[in-house]
Amino acid sequence: MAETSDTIVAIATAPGAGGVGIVRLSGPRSLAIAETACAKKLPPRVAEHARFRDEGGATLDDGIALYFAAPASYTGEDVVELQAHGSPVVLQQLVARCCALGARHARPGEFSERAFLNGKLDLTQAEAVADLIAAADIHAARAARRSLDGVFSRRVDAIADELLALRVHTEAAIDFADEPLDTLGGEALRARLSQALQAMDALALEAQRGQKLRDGLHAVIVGPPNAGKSSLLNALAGSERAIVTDIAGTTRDLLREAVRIDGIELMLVDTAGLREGGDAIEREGMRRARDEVRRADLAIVVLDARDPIGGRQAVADTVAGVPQRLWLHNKSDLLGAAEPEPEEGVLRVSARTGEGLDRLHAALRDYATGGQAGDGAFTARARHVEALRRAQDHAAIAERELAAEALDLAAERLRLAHEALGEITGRITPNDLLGHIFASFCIGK
Ligand SMILES: Nc1nc2c(c(=O)[nH]1)N(C=O)[C@@H](CNc1ccc(C(=O)N[C@@H](CCC(=O)O)C(=O)O)cc1)CN2
Ligand SMILES: Nc1nc2c(ncn2[C@@H]2O[C@H](COP(=O)(O)OP(=O)(O)OP(=O)(O)O)[C@@H](O)[C@H]2O)c(=O)[nH]1
Ligand SMILES: [Mg+2]
Repeated sequence: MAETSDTIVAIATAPGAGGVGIVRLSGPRSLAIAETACAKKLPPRVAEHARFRDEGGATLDDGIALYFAAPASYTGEDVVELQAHGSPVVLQQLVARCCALGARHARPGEFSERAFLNGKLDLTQAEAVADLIAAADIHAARAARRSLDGVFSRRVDAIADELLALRVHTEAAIDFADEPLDTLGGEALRARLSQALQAMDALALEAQRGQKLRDGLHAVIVGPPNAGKSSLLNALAGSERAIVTDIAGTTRDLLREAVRIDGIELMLVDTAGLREGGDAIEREGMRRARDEVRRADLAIVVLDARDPIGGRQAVADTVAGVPQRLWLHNKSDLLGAAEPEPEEGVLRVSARTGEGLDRLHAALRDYATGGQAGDGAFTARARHVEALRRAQDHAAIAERELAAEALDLAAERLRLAHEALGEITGRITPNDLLGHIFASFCIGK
């Protein structure tokens, strides 16, 4: 691969001015191009101070040139970095100079794509690179780092290896179709498959949490009009983002706000209060609110602490299908001192005085991290979760077919399950999938 591919170049550092900016080359002509631009020899893995020159010999900038000889580089190809002053103008001139010397502009993700194609990273790890770069908070970053270290990939590979062994065993049994399966180790086969299914269940659960860590929690604030939903959004956001009035039906449009709580980012959405009737605008607002709730990970249900029962009825149907619900009784400051504690699982808060907001923060943090941000969590994507689910479905059918001694059918199902797992780490990949994944990277990565 390294010998035949062309040489790509891109600015590897973030757009805009910076202290230092890096132009990175990868491919067989990298060294020749860089040595011409620097007008000096570049020994591998040594930071060489150099002047970067244009075709007339004039200095574009001075900086560090760093050569990584294939295969000991990020991409597995020859790589050279030109580390210049972080001026976008200088960096663009350096890129143009490299192109004049035979490189071409890299597509988004093309460096990481080459790392994948050269076996430096598997697909899950390459995706983790992009997820690490995009991580909004430390939990997401740590989890992406674990995926990049292969924590997720190794779990997938271990199950895939086991399915492969089961395929081999099953195929072998087919060749002895006259014998009953049990004399061919059928019981052990079934036991191993059932264990593999359990391992897939456990991994699917962790991958779902990992997807949440990557994508961030999507929490929608719902409740009857005037309960204080917009006030609560403002309190959590720390600024007066939403309009608050004492008129029921103030909020109509959805208002999205990325909010950071204890270092964790989550997406909060304020919605129109839910009630019967209302004018055409308000009804459209309620329709949008219900639509948004259907896509939410968490419904934060805000009720007026003085009338929680009535409010609860107004929203019960709407929030029933949400994976998780957090019930709040707001306006606690208006309750009399004799008011009994709310029932288990309800938080009493006041958006006005801030009472109870610390407990709300803690609860939101737990929802966002699945309660287990630390120990071993890794990031995953919807693509991974979906492939795992397909693998589980095929393996579950294989289990039934084995029990019925339908060996041919079981072998085919095991093959499909094995291939679905292979898609996750890219051992088995349709080509269009690759293009799709790497196109979402930033240029220069
Ligand atoms: N300057 C710079 N910093 C960077 C990167 C880069 O490309 N340039 N990276 C870009 O993402 C990340 C590091 N990625 C890298 C991965 C592998 C190798 C490398 O030289 N690998 C060799 C040697 C391994 C070793 O000795 O430990 C190899 O794989 O054989 C270098 C950088 C983060 N920091
Ligand atoms: N005393 C008290 N008043 C509050 C509290 N939270 C909100 N309010 C008041 O209740 C009224 C309604 O607040 P909003 O935040 O607009 O309520 P909402 O749920 O967004 O209402 P709609 O947008 O109409 O659905 C305003 O007058 C707020 O000042 C609270 O904790 N204590
Ligand atoms: Mg409102």
